[in-house]
Amino acid sequence: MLQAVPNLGGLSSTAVTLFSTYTSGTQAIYEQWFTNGPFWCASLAASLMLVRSMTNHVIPKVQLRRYIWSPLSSHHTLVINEYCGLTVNHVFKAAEVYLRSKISTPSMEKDQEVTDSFETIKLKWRYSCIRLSSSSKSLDSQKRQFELTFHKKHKAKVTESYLPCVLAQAKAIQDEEKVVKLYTLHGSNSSRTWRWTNLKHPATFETMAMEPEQKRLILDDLDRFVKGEEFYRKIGRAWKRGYLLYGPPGTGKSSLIAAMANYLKFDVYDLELTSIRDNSELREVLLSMKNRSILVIEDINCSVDVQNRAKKLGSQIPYSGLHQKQDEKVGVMSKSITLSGLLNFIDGLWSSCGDERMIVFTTNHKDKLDPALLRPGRMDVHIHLSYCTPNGFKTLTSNYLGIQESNPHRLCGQIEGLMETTEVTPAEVAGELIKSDDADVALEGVVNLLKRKKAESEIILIDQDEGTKKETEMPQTKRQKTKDNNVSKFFKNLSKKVGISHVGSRKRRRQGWP
Ligand SMILES: Nc1ncnc2c1ncn2[C@@H]1O[C@H](COP(=O)(O)OP(=O)(O)OP(=O)(O)O)[C@@H](O)[C@H]1O
Repeated sequence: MLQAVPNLGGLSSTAVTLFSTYTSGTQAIYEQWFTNGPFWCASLAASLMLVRSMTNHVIPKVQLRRYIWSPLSSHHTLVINEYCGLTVNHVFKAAEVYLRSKISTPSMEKDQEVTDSFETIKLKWRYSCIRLSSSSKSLDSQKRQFELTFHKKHKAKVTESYLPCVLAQAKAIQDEEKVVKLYTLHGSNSSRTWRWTNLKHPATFETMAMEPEQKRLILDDLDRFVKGEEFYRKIGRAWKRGYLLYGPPGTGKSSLIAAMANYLKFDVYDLELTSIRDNSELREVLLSMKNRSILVIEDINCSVDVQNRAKKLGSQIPYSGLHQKQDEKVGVMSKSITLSGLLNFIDGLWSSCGDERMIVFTTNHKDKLDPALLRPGRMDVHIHLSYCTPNGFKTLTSNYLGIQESNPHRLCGQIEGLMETTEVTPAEVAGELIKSDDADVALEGVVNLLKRKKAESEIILIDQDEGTKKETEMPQTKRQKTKDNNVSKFFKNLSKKVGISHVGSRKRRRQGWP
C-alpha cells in the first residue's frame, strides 16, 4: 500500500498535458493538467473536441462507451498518455516505473491490470497500447497509456496526494537503480562533447576514513542541499553548492567526491581546465552539463592561475588576468582561462542555468588560492582532509580486514597511539593494509610504516630545534602544515650539505634515507 509523503511538490512539468480524466456517467469531463499543479483549462468546446478526438483515436470505442455512457457507474478514470504533444509525459514515465515495482514481469503487458491502495482508497491501473496504423509495425505507431480508475468521491485525494506519491516513489526507485556516470570531455576545438562511462568507484561515506562528526556534517549539508529547491527559490539563489576539498595528497579528496556522487546519485563531470581554450569554451562546456551533477575540477591551482594575487603582486609578478603558464602537472600550456572567467561560472549570471548542481574544487595548497575564489558564496563548504586519525584507522581496518571496534586486534592500540603523534595519510595506511589478508602481517606493516615516519619526524626535531619547541604547542592541523614545510626545508638543507638534490620521500627511501 502506498503511503502519503508529506511536502511533495505538485505535479510540476513543462506546460504540457500530463493526463486527461473522464468520469463515468453522462456528465463526461475532460480535464488537463498544466505546470504548477492542477489547472483546469479546457473549455466546453475544447472538451467536446477532445472527447471526440479520444473517441476516434485514443480509446477504443467500446471502452469509451463503457466509461462515458454508463449512467450507473460511480467511477472516474484518468487517462495518462505517454506523450503530451511531442514531449514525453513524465507522469506516464513515473507510473511505468512505479507499476514495474508492483508486478513480477519487467514491464506491463497490453491490457494488464494492477490494483493498488492508498489509505482507504482502492485504485485500478490498466495499461493499454493502441496501434494507430495497422500497416506499420514501428513503435511510433503505437499509442501507449495508463488508465487509473477509482471511486469518483476520491478524485481530489487521488490527484493531490496519491499521484504525487507515485511520482516520489518512482523517483526513489530510479535513484536506487541509477548507475552514476562519469563524464569526461572528448574532441577538440569546435566539437567538444562530454562522453560518459559508468562510475564504478566503490567509495561510500561508510568506507571513508574520516572523523564521524565531519562525515555527519557533510551528509547533513548534502541532504539539506538536495531538499532545498524551495529554499533556494525563496532566497533567490541558484540551486547550486560549491565545495572546496583541500589537504595533502592521499587523504581522500577524490574518494570523497566519489562517495558524494554515490550518495546523491549525481553524475560526475570531470573537467580538466587545461584542455579548455578560453572562457567562452568554458561556458559552452558547462552549459552542456545535465542537472543533478557534480562538476569536479581537481588540483585547481595546477589547472588555472588562481594563485593569490596579493602575494603575486608582492613578488613583483604582474597579474594581468590573462595567463599563459606552464602546467607543471600535465606538461602543457594552460590556455586563457582566467580567474574572472572561473568566478563568473561559479557565481555569474549564467551560472544560474540548471538546477541541483555541485561544483567541487580540490587542492593540496589552499593557502595558495586567490581569496576571491574562497569568498563565501563561491565555495560554500571548505573541507579539510587530513592525516589518518585513530577513528579513521578503525574505519580502514574494518574495510580491509573486517576488524570491528568491539573486538580490536592486539596491535590496534599501539597503532592508534603512534597515530596520535605521527602523520600518515589514509592512502599510506591503506597501502599497507591491502598487502595481506592476514591481520597480523598487515598491521605489522602499519606499525613499521608509522615507526619509520616517526623516525623521520624525530630527525626534523633535532634539525629544527627552535621551531619544534613552538610546534608542540600548536594545534594538530597547524602542526601538520608547518611540519610539511619543515620536512622540505630539512631535506633542502641536508641536500645542500651532502650534495644531492631535493627528492620526494619515496625516492629518499629508495636512496636509503629513513
Ligand atoms: N579518507 C580516506 N578514506 C578511505 N580511503 C582513503 C582515504 N584517503 C585515501 N584513501 C585511499 O587512498 C587512495 C587514494 O586516495 P585519493 O585519491 O582519494 O586521495 P587524494 O587526496 O584525492 O589524493 P591526490 O591529492 O593525490 O589526488 C584511495 O583510493 C583510497 O583507497
